[in-house]
Amino acid sequence: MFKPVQIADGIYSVGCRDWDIRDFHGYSTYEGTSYNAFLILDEKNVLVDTVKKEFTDELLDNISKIIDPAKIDLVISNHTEMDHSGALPGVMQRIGQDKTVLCSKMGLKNLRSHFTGSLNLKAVDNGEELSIGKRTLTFIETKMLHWPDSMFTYIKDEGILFSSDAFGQHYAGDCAFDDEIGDAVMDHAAKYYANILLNYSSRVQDLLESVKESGLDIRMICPDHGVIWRDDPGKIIAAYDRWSRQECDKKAVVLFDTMWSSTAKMAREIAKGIESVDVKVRLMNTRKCHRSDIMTEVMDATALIVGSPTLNNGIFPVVADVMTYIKGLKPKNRMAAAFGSYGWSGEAVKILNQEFDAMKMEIVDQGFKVQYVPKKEDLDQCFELGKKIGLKIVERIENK
Ligand SMILES: Cc1cc2nc3c(=O)[nH]c(=O)nc-3n(C[C@H](O)[C@H](O)[C@H](O)COP(=O)(O)O)c2cc1C
Repeated sequence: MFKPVQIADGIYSVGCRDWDIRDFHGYSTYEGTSYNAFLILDEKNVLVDTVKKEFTDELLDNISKIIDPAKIDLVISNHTEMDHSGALPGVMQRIGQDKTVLCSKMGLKNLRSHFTGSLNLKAVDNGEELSIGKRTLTFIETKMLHWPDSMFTYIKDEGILFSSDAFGQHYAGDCAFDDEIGDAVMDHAAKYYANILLNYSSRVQDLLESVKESGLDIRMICPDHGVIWRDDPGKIIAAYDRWSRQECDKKAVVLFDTMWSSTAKMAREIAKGIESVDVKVRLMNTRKCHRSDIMTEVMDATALIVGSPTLNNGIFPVVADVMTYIKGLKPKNRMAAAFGSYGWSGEAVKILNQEFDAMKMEIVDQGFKVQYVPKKEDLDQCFELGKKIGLKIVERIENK
């Protein structure tokens, strides 16, 4: 779609779809993404956020289908990250360099760090209100959701929340609204939460709590990526509440990599053992599954079981990549165990245990290593290890 979409009386979604992007700072966007920006027509015309620099002309073109961009009086930057601010200098050139760009206090600092020169920046306070005619905008600081500069802009008259990166999804399909895309949106939203926000879960909890306390009436949520929540904004708020509590399912993720299939054989038997006690299992080869898909599965898994052959006294590089990624996203309260095949020195299991310690995971077994190719009795032991882990998961879930 290369046209603006009216989302409410006098309010338009004017952003752009990026059909081509497949790697979004390490996140796999199989279907591309969108950079949403919103135009509010009132006594003062306001643009909320911009897009990635390469899409500047497309954004201006979309705006021109509604009003002359020079008639925009004010721009709000809810978030400094380049996919929402990259077009700012070009947009301001077109609409007028003297026009004000409103942002949070940290936004002011961060926008200055990104763009030297002529942006006319003005910081707003948390909770500050601004009348733009028949509407009043309220600015809500949302520090570290997910950058220090992040904020929301809220129109109380219509209950519309411009939520920046929160509640977003990397989606670039034909649908503009939650009711058009249907349930598939929740998979996109879960992947987005797991990969962008999981590490800020305690802040999400605080934010949801303060929204509840203040009685904010939210009838529509407009994130900067993906579809707009107009049918059931409560659904994504409830999901954020669930995900940010880091409550897990009766489920384990078994990750592994392998050079000559020995660790793969062990992984399969461990997975069978886990499944034998009716625990859901995801068996994921780190060279075949993208780290962001692995992370999505880890988000609601009680246990993370990781296998690596020993390579040059270390763990396999792709396993290290995924472990580093998972560590940064700080999944909490997880069980863990390591396994792997080795030839002579066999350091991989020990290194993986150190990683689990650093992630504050509960190591439920010291791990199992097998020299070269696993024999029948080794594989039986792997099955038993899986079963033991599965039973521990059942116990934890049932004692909740
Ligand atoms: C390039 C290379 C380096 C290796 N380095 C080590 C090592 O430092 N220590 C060790 O115990 N085994 C080492 N091995 C042996 C493997 O760990 C062993 O072959 C293991 O069975 C491979 O498991 P896989 O079939 O799951 O890949 C190395 C193997 C290769 C191919």
